[in-house]
Amino acid sequence: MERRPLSAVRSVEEHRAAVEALLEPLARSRVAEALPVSPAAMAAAPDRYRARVLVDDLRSPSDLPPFDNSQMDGYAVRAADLTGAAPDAPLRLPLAPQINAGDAAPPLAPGVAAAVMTGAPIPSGADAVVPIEHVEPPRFSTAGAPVDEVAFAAAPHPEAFVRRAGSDVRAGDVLLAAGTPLAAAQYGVIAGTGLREIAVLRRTRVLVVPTGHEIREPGSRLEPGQIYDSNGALLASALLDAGCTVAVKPCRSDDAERLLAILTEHAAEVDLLITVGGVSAGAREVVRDALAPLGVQFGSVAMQPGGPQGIGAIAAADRDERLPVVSFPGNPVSALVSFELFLRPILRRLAGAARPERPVVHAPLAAAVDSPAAKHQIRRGRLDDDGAIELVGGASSHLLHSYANSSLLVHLPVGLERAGAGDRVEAWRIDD
Ligand SMILES: Nc1nc2c(c(=O)[nH]1)N[C@H]1C(S)=C(S)[C@@H](COP(=O)(O)OP(=O)(O)OC[C@H]3O[C@@H](n4cnc5c(N)ncnc54)[C@H](O)[C@@H]3O)O[C@H]1N2
Ligand code: MOO
Repeated sequence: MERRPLSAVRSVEEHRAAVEALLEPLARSRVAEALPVSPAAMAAAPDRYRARVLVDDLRSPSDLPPFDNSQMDGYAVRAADLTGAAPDAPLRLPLAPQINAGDAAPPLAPGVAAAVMTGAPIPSGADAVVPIEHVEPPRFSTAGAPVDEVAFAAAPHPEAFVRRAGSDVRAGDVLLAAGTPLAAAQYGVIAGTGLREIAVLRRTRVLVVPTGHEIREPGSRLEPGQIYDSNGALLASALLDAGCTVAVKPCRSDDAERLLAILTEHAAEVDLLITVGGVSAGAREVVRDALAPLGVQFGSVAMQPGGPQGIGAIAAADRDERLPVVSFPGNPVSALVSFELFLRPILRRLAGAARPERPVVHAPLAAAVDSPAAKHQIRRGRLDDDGAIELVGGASSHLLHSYANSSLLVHLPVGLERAGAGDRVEAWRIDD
């Protein structure tokens, strides 16, 4: 897609494509990280195990199951020894010593059966298991004494209730393909092969710099004109959810030098910088002031909220490659909507998510709404009891409480000036 510079107003699609192109090198680099696989390690650092994907095909070091074993509590036999057995003409076999799960199994002599428990090895020579319920006596001991002979009323099919070595996966075969998202079954089968460590994609490391002379840390005492920082928390949460690691280093100053000092300190450790605030038309716009001279472009995307945006890649201390930079506007709703549209799908794709995009619903509006025709407006909403979309709060980008009580982002595209009650519109579910 052709992309105009940000000095001209860009469409949402153009800007999204620009952000995608900016992060393309990250998609190609696929840096690996070793991840220990053990219940203790998982319990100690549960977050390390969420939203992980394999960097390469993982080959199984062993057969699964690792040896032929029984699927039932019963008797291991040679099927041929029981040819002709019938309810009115049962065949009796003497017993070899019982084989429990965890035992080694000695070979089975012809004409003999051996009690086997579920998961116990099938002795060589045996080719079928007859469940305990199908023999006489239907128990392993009677009156406290082990049974020493068993009657079979039918011949089993060869292979009945035998779980062969390698019937789930063979040593050397691909256990899980590169890119497989890891969850319960995947971690379980990896552990089952005996592997203790795997190579997963390193998470995208993101530095978030909320800016503004007025922002203060929650819990601190506010002086007149100051506010608590919402953007640090909302982007930290959104990025963790998108499978990233996050460092938040606020710049509580409108001084460009202070912002540049933060970048110098942290740029080497991250893959992406997100700044928030300081990009519009004010007298002191710290992000613009600091980053425009380094080549970051600032301008407008035809959307509301989230109009003012910045994008670029800067040379930074201790880095060989330029650091990608995405600059969001400071209003909290603008920042989070910008994240949803421009970064979340890309970051989730980088993290290997099977469904990187938000689920889409199409539903009628509960009431009419006006929208600026030149902009793609994104409103917050939820489904009412009739399945219609009701908007929550107004269009203004300071209404974070309304956002926090919504389950939909409602799209009113460019060209739409008014949508009537009952008109169907597209919305993204944000409550999954
Ligand atoms: N003359 C114009 N003024 C503005 C324009 C414009 O085109 N011409 N655009 C408006 C739009 S749209 C937006 S969006 C904002 C973007 O402004 P900035 O990115 O420069 O952001 P700030 O001015 O720093 O902050 C905006 C607003 O958000 C509050 N804020 C900032 N950071 C935080 C934070 N971490 N937590 C909570 N709230 C935060 C800040 O106090 C401001 O109220 O510009 C409009 N103005
Ligand atoms: O574009 Mo701003 O984000 O509307 O308030």
